[in-house]
Amino acid sequence: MIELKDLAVTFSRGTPMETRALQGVDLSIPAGQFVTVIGSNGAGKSTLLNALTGDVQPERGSVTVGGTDVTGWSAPARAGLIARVFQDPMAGSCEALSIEENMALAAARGRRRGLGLALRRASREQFRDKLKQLGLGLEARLADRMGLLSGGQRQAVSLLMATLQPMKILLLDEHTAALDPKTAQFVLELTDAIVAAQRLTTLMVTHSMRQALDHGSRTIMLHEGRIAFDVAGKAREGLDVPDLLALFSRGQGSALADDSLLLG
Ligand SMILES: Nc1ncnc2c1ncn2[C@@H]1O[C@H](COP(=O)(O)OP(=O)(O)OP(=O)(O)O)[C@@H](O)[C@H]1O
Repeated sequence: MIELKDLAVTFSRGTPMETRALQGVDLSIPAGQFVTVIGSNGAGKSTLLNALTGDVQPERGSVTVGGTDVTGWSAPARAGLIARVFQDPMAGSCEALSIEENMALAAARGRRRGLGLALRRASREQFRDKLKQLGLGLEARLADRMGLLSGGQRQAVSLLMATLQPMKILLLDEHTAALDPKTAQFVLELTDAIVAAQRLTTLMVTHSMRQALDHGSRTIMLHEGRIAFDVAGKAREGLDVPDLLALFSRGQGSALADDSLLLG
């Protein structure tokens, strides 16, 4: 489903600020696989997602989605294929618009269509049904401004919005990091349910090794723009955080110097 070949991204090339954010990443993700992505600050996680969405152009390598080479495609051209939920609950929706208007826009994503037409065509009932599944009572608040919702409610709606279209790839960029632990757990459970029901090919970036093991079926760790390890299936079952640390040290020849990955 997703095929990254020798993907390399360098920022500020030729300046003292030159950063090799991705240094030749090879990654093949079959359709429907849920991959969790961990790594220290600056490891290249967001850049990997940005290269997938087309927000960052690689200097080398290719991005293939569903057998089509999309490396040269712009971000808007890829919008119908890939949806993303960000860390900031404010980033995925427009606070001045109502819940219904936000959902209508999301349903029309990737198509050339105005909000009015999107609203007319979109089924209000469909939105209500989807919102009902959240169990937050939002189905009775379709006309409320998005800005009135709490961070957790907003993130739950962002997740629904990201998966309204029949697209197949979901990118989650630390989408629960700004939420309190209980709300984060709720949004993670919702994520698992949506990913399973829609059989989405998913990459979830997280700062928590525990979370990375508890969700999905494969975990990759990025370190300095490269894949430090990649575990799936039987080899991943029963792994705990110390096992991931051991995998990292074995591959890198040194221990991980980032407590945040353990504490998250
Ligand atoms: N637009 C940009 N311009 C210049 N440098 C950038 C840009 N985006 C990312 N970088 C640099 O590229 C490297 C990788 O950044 P990236 O955001 O992908 O890391 P990350 O693993 O997502 O980190 P974090 O966990 O802190 O979000 C970092 O050194 C970062 O400073």
